[in-house]
Amino acid sequence: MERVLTLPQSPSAPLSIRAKALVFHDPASLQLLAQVERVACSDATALIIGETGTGKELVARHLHHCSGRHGPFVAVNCGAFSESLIDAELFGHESGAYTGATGARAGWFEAANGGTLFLDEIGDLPLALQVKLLRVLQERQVVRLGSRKAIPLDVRLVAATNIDLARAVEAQHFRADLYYRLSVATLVLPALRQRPGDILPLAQHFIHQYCQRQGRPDVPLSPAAATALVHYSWPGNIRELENVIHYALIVARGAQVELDDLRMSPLGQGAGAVGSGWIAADAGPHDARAGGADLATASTAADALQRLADAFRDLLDDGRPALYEAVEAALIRTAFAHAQSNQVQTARELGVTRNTVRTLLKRHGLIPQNGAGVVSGWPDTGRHEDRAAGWR
Ligand SMILES: Nc1ncnc2c1ncn2[C@@H]1O[C@H](COP(=O)(O)OP(=O)(O)OP(=O)(O)O)[C@@H](O)[C@H]1O
Repeated sequence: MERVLTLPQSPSAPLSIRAKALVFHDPASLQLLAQVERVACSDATALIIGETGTGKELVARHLHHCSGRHGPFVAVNCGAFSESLIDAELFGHESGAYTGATGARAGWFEAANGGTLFLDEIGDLPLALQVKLLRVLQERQVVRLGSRKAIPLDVRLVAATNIDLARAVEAQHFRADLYYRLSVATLVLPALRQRPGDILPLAQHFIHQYCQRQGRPDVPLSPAAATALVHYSWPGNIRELENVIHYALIVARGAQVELDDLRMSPLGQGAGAVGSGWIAADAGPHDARAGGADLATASTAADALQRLADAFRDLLDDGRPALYEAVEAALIRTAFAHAQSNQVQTARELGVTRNTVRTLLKRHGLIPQNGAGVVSGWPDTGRHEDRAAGWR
């Protein structure tokens, strides 16, 4: 069974998030969908766990839609703001509450009243604010900064994370009481490689979406391209698949998307992969070594680096285009995964600034291009853009 659900449009939503459809085909996704719909009927706080790009926000949006709550869906990325800023943004402030607070402003909780507040990257919420959040959830009221007046709330909270929150609790980075409160209903979103039945329907969905945008008929996938998509392991999940399809449609010259048009990272070429994109598009005799670089049998880091250098030299000898970009993609993916999707840690490990990390993550489809931190449900005051700058 396949389910394609079109989520309701919000008139105030930025163009890029209008008319989002959820594509579910694999049994693992359908099972999750049934669970989401059951959870939606209660008013329990929900915690969505999943790797980056697996669709946590879309699932949260679907949960809101199924809940029948009439208020707005307000989505916020907790990693995008400094501690002082997120305090005022979450809970609101009165005029003069802090230097620069010239007027009174409602926070996200108030904005989501009657609806759902989606807090993405909840693991990034500073400890002091975790205490405040817990209090708001327990008392169902919020007090703006600089005020004593409690404002009653009817907000359903949905949080999401791509880190192991239980481990964060053990490491005392996350409060245990808040963790238990949030995880009343836990929804685990499988990685794309764990739901292979979704890959081709999603690819076709994105082909349709992009072709429609360009006003041209859908371009089918060649059998070789379809096989490559299914065999790739998608470390960047659905966001990466979307970017691969988008790029393929830009470069495709023929009547269908060919294997050559797919550009995937060497990191996703797992065992059994048929190979694609810049690595194996026109595989020559030495390409298997070049693509795989046989790092698994390297005994030391220096040995592994030497084998990589040899592989790259072979590719350069071939005049392979976009080699630098592929290396850059592999580097940022590896470091980002190693740092458990934490940008500050990734920057530290690579020895570059956080801004550079953010630029690379966007370029290689590991975080959204527009970087919007707040999406639908927010009055269209232009503040989406304010927050976009801080996307984590
Ligand atoms: N089931 C789906 N059907 C169609 N599109 C999807 C589906 N799941 C995700 N997408 C698309 O994939 C992209 C990533 O999804 P989303 O932003 O919800 O992921 P996420 O897990 O919240 O990412 P992050 O961890 O970076 O916050 C979006 O463009 C979204 O529209």
